[in-house]
Amino acid sequence: MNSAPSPDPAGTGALLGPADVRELAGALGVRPTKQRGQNFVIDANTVRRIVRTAGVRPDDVVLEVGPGLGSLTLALLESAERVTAIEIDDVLAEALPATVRARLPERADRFALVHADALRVTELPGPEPTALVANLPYNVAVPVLLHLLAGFPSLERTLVMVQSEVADRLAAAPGSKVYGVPSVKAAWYCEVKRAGAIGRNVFWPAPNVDSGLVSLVRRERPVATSASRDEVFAVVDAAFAQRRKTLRAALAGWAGSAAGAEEALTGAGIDPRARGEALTVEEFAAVAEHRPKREGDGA
Ligand SMILES: C[S@@+](CC[C@H](N)C(=O)[O-])C[C@H]1O[C@@H](n2cnc3c(N)ncnc32)[C@H](O)[C@@H]1O
Repeated sequence: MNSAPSPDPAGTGALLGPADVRELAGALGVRPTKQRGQNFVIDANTVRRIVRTAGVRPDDVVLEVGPGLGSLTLALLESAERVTAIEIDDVLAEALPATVRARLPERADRFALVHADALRVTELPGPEPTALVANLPYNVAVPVLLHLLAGFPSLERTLVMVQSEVADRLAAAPGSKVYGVPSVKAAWYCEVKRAGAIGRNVFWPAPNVDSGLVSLVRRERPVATSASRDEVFAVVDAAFAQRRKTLRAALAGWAGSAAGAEEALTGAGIDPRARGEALTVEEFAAVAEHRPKREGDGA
């Protein structure tokens, strides 16, 4: 019997296991920071599960945010046509193309790295992305998600890993305690649902909270309204800035007066005594349409 040690004792193939992550981080001198939400996945089964849950197809052009050391990137590259990843960290951004070339050389020409803050990215190299799959940096997860959904309408399917509590908020339905600005804004673009839970022990370093997967599928038909997205989002922001108040009171500043807010709400068929947490995105759009005209508004 040949007793030579297996070149892949953990059975992860090209993917990164716990020892690979620590070794790569050590070689690069990476010390994960909370400020940048750096918790790296060390479990190949978890990244395989994320790719499977995202429904990544061989013709997908996948956008990833925060590839870090490449745990998820490598699994995405094994399944997709192309992967474009946006990384803010200088050391990680510089190292990742070499990691991809070393571990998955036959797919390396399908990978592009954009060294930037995802919140500032408005253009990407190569073909339009069809899917967003990411273990998002937790401190900027919602703004990054909304920025990319707005900026890249070609993104049909999204699967993101976020803090469990943020996952609940994104996928919340009207009437739920955690329904709020992220829920309504995400619903403007997509059908949103929770797609599973992820424990802390699959990360290095382990975070203090559990994580959750959220699936967002672009709406077939956008919300039917004559109001613009920004007009609708202005009502949403105002309604939840004072979420304990009735909409009549909470929207007074937005409408110019409480009477104006009442006019907009009744015009939209909404009880002025209701609270923002009761309204669907379509109802917020109807309120935006009925905002009373004010001096200074365009003709
Ligand atoms: C939770 S880690 C995920 C790392 C890797 N995808 C994984 O699953 O192991 C978040 C990553 O996002 C990066 N990051 C943080 N803020 C960012 C931003 N504004 N734009 C792009 N990348 C960011 C961090 O440097 C880090 O690599």
